[in-house]
Amino acid sequence: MRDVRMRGFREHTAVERALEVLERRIQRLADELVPIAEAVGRVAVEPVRARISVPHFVRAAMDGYALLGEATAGAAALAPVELALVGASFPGRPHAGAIRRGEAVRITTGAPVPEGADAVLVAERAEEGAGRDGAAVVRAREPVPSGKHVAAIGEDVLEGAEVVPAGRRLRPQDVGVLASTGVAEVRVVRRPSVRILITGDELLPPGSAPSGACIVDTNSLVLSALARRDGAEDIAVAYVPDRREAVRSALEAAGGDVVLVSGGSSVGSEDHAPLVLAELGEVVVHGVAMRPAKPAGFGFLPGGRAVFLLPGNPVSCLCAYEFFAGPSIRALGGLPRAWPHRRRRCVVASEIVSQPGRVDYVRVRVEGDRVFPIATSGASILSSTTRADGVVIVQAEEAVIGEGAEVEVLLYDA
Ligand SMILES: Nc1nc2c(c(=O)[nH]1)N[C@H]1C(S)=C(S)[C@@H](COP(=O)(O)OP(=O)(O)OC[C@H]3O[C@@H](n4cnc5c(N)ncnc54)[C@H](O)[C@@H]3O)O[C@H]1N2
Ligand code: MOO
Repeated sequence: MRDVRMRGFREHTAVERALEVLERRIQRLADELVPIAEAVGRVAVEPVRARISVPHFVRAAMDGYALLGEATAGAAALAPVELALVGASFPGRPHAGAIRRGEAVRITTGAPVPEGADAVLVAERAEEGAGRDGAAVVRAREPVPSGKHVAAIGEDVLEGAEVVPAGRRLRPQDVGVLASTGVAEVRVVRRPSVRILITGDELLPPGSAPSGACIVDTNSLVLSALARRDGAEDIAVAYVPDRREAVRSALEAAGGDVVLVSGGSSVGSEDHAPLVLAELGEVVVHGVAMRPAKPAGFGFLPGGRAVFLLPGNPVSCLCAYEFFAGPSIRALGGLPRAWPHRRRRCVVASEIVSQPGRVDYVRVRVEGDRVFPIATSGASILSSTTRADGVVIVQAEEAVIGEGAEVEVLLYDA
C-alpha cells in the first residue's frame, strides 16, 4: 500500500464501488438458538411455524351457556326453551364429559366448549332458574345458530402454518404468537460484536471537562449508539495512543466481528491506522469520493473480520459509519443493508450545491415539506447534526439541486 502520510491521496474510490466490495465480502453471521423470551428484535434465519394450533380446543368466545344450537329452535322471549343446566366450564377448568341435546353448561370466554355443544348462548339472552322438579335449568330467550360464539380449533393459527418468514426482525407480537403455539426457541442470526478503537492523544473520555489542549472524545458515544441501533451487541471501546506500535497491538488484540477505528485515518504523520491494517491484513479502500469523510476506508484482517477506518472529525466519523460500517453491521446481523432512517419527500427551499464526482452528506433542516441545507459544511462541526433534522445524500452525478426540486430526506428521528 502506498504511504499517503504527509503526501495525500492520489485517487478516491467511488462510494458505489466501495459499497459493492462490502456487499460481496460481508455476509451474515452464523445462527444460534435463543429462548422465545429473548427473541424480540432478533432476526429469524428460517420461517417459524406453529407447533400446535391456536386454540388447540374449541373455545367459547362469549360468556353464557354452551349448548347444541338446534335445541334452541323456536325460542322467544315469551316462549323460552328450557335446558337442563348440567355443569360449568371455565378457562383451565373444563366441564368433565359431554352434554346431550337439551342440556347446557355455564361457560366463560376462553373456556373449552364441551363435547356435544356447538354454540354459545350469550348470558344476556338467558336466564337461570329451577325446573319443575327443582333441578337447575337455563331458559334460552332466542334461538342460537350452530357455531355461534364458538372459536374452532386453529381459528388463530393452524398447526404447521408459517407465523413469520425468514429474515424477519421479530416484533413483540411475533414472539407472542409463536409462544402461543408452543414454540420454545427460535433460530436467529448471531448479533455482531463491535470493537471501537479511539485514537488520538488529545482525547479525554466522555464526562471529562475539556482542558488545556485536550478535548472530549465524542466518537465513541456516537459510534456505540449507532452500532447498537444496527443490531450489534457486546460493544467495547478502547483508547489507543497515537503510536504505530500501540495502534498495531490494539488492532491485533481487538477481537469482535467488526472493528471501528476512529481517527488517524488521514494523511498526517500520526495517521497510523491504514498502514497498520495493511501490515496485519489488507486495506481495500482508503480515500473515498465523498464529503465529508474523504479519508474513510476499510479493509479486512486475516479470517475476514472487517475494519473500518473512520476519520476523526466527528461529522466525518458519523458519515463514514453510516455509509460503510452501518450497512455492514446490519448485514452481519441479518438486517437489510439500507439505511434505517425514516424517509420524507421534501421540496428544496434553498439550493443545495455539491461538487460533481463526489457524494455529499448534506445536513438539512426540515420545515413542513420544505428543506434547507445547514450553512456550515465543516466536518468538525458536530453541532450541525444536532441542529439538522436529517440529511440529503447528493449523488456523484448531481451538482446543484435547485430550489423547488424534490428530494428525499433521511430523518435523524425515527
Ligand atoms: N493534508 C491533509 N489533511 C487532511 C486531509 C487531507 O486529505 N489532507 N483530510 C482531512 C479530513 S477531510 C479529515 S476528516 C481529517 C481526518 O483525519 P483523521 O482521521 O486522521 O483524524 P484526526 O486527525 O485524528 O482528527 C481530526 C479531528 O477530529 C478530532 N477528533 C479525533 N477523534 C475524535 C473523537 N474521538 N472525538 C472527538 N473529536 C475527535 C481531532 O481532535 C481533530 O480535531 O483529516 C483532515 N486533514
Ligand atoms: O472529510 Mo473530512 O471528513 O471533511 O473533514
